[in-house]
Amino acid sequence: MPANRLILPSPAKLNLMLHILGRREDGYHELQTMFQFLDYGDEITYAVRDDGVIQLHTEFDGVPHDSNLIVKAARKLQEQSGCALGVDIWIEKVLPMGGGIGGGSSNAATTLLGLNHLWQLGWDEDRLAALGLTLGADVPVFVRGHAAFAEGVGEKLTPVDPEEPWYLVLVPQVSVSTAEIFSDPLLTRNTPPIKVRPVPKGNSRNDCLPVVTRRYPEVRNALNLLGKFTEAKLTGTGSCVFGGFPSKAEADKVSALLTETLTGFVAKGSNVSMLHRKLQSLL
Ligand SMILES: C[C@@](CO)(OP(=O)(O)O)[C@H](O)COP(=O)(O)OP(=O)(O)OC[C@H]1O[C@@H](n2ccc(N)nc2=O)[C@H](O)[C@@H]1O
Ligand SMILES: Nc1ncnc2c1ncn2[C@@H]1O[C@H](COP(=O)(O)OP(=O)(O)O)[C@@H](O)[C@H]1O
Repeated sequence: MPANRLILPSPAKLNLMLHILGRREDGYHELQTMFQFLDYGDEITYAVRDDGVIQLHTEFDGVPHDSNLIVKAARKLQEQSGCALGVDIWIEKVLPMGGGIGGGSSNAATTLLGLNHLWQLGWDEDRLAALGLTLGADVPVFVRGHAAFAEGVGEKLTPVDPEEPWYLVLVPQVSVSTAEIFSDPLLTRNTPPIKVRPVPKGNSRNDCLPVVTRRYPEVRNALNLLGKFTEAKLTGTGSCVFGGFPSKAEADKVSALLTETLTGFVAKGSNVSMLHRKLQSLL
């Protein structure tokens, strides 16, 4: 008997670097970025239903049911596979929205992989990643589940295995709109492509940083505070800021000092997503 209920993790990602190479005709930007996962994220519960209805039971502030990436992912998969089954969904949300740690994209990818399993569709990863890309530029890497150097708008992925430090992630209490940052006239859009493989060390810049810190003093403040202890970086278009540490104890020590005034969390960097580790254990 196949299971009809599944609980899956939906991890966060970090952009260890992010270069903007140019702008395409459709307005999207050509990037080079390095994705790594965190062993930290949301938890999503799925229960199959026979009547074809897709129902997310957890309410999100400011995101209507039908606009939620979880619901959009489930509906697209149902439509394109012709599946007659539906699903009830609940989520324990811990990832901040608009934080640059990819919560919405991760939720969409977890839903695609989870329903592929529960509805027994037998889609391969290529097909799920292609569907994922229609939901958001960051969805394919979460579908693949391996740390990656990404090009194009983030869909051309080459697996990589960077170090897996412990990270302290600070969460400034502002939500940054990705679209707003990418439409800022002051954004650097002409970084030359890195052509050497593997990507040489030292390419850790995030081209969004000057525009984000100009617009959001909260992010600037977080970078300054964390920068007193380690190299402090911006993930994606922010708002989250992160720094790596060799051990959990060291990350915890700095966290204890900084989270008196700022929200944050400590998590291990991971080159294999915890979603994929869980799915593997089910097989
Ligand atoms: C910048 C990155 C880096 O990982 O992360 P976040 O900070 O959002 O997490 C991503 O490329 C974001 O991916 P994602 O959040 O899926 O973006 P989408 O929903 O596809 O796009 C939101 C909007 O951002 C702009 N956009 C996004 C990606 C891109 N390569 N060029 C763009 O110009 C477009 O205006 C688009 O309408
Ligand atoms: N399941 C979801 N989780 C988070 N955000 C969602 C979800 N569905 C839709 N969204 C929308 O997507 C936006 C971007 O969310 P998110 O992916 O968490 O941030 P970011 O792209 O900055 O990492 C949110 O502000 C929200 O409006």
